[in-house]
Amino acid sequence: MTIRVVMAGATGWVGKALVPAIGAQGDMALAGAVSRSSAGQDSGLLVGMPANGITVSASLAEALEVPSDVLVDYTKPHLVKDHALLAIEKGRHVVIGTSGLGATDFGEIDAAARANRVGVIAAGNFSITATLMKRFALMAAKYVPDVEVIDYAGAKKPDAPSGTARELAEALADVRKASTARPVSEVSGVPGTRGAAVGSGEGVQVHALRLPSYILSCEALFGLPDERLTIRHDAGSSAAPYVAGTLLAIRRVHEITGLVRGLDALMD
Ligand SMILES: NC(=O)c1ccc[n+]([C@@H]2O[C@H](COP(=O)([O-])OP(=O)(O)OC[C@H]3O[C@@H](n4cnc5c(N)ncnc54)[C@H](O)[C@@H]3O)[C@@H](O)[C@H]2O)c1
Ligand SMILES: O=C(O)C1=N[C@H](C(=O)O)CCC1
Repeated sequence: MTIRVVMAGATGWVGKALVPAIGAQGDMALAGAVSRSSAGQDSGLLVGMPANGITVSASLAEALEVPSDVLVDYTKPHLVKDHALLAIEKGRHVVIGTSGLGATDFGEIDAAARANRVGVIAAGNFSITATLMKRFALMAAKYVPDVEVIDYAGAKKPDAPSGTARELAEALADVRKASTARPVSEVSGVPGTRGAAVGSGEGVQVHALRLPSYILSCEALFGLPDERLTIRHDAGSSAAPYVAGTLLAIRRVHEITGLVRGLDALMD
């Protein structure tokens, strides 16, 4: 069976890497492409390939008029939730790469996917080594109660925390034991400098830095008396690391009803 894929964000940094990769898979075909700025143009030519006959649509609604199986979204944080809900309503499975969503949004997406009997796979980071960072950090949280997260990205990133840090902090918050740090509500000075609590229960403090020169890095820091463990992921400047994980999610999403969060759920 050929999986027919609609790529939202086809001309973006990640979309430009995914369009040729989808075309190169024997079991997938591009069925639609969305990019507001390049509507009407051939999606292959736009990403430096030969013409592929798939014209870029100006909106997702337009792209979904043609039959397809899976929406892949790498657009913008303010668009992704509406895109996911629209595709679900139209009976498509969804792979979410775009950052900006948290547990409450994902709860709504899960409910909609279950109601429409489709699958959604969302990962804050589809790279293998970022997924390993999450897995190792979750292992460490079983043994070390005190953990905080530092999220590093470029100055122009529109959302904070990053999808990587948000998924990590929310997952850590679900398993962590009680922190020994003084509660932020009891801190004097400028308590906001202690970061924001992300996730359920007491949450995990996340500190987001936005500075020129960073691409995307994320650290989970674990502290015990007189010792410390840092688990850190650094992304490079190409979108290549996200391609294989996204292709895996496209292949597996039809097996799921409702939402699965994190590439780690697919890795075993
Ligand atoms: N989960 C992951 O592994 C992962 C990896 C890389 C990036 N991301 C996230 O994915 C998102 C996209 O990243 P990027 O660097 O490719 O972004 P980008 O800015 O390079 O590309 C965004 C794309 O969205 C399109 N777009 C903008 N407005 C639109 C609209 N109104 N309708 C339809 N399309 C529209 C643009 O035309 C472009 O094709 C970000 O949130 C980023 O943080 C996630
Ligand atoms: O460049 C970005 O923006 C990235 N965003 C993802 C995030 O928000 O975690 C991860 C990869 C790069």
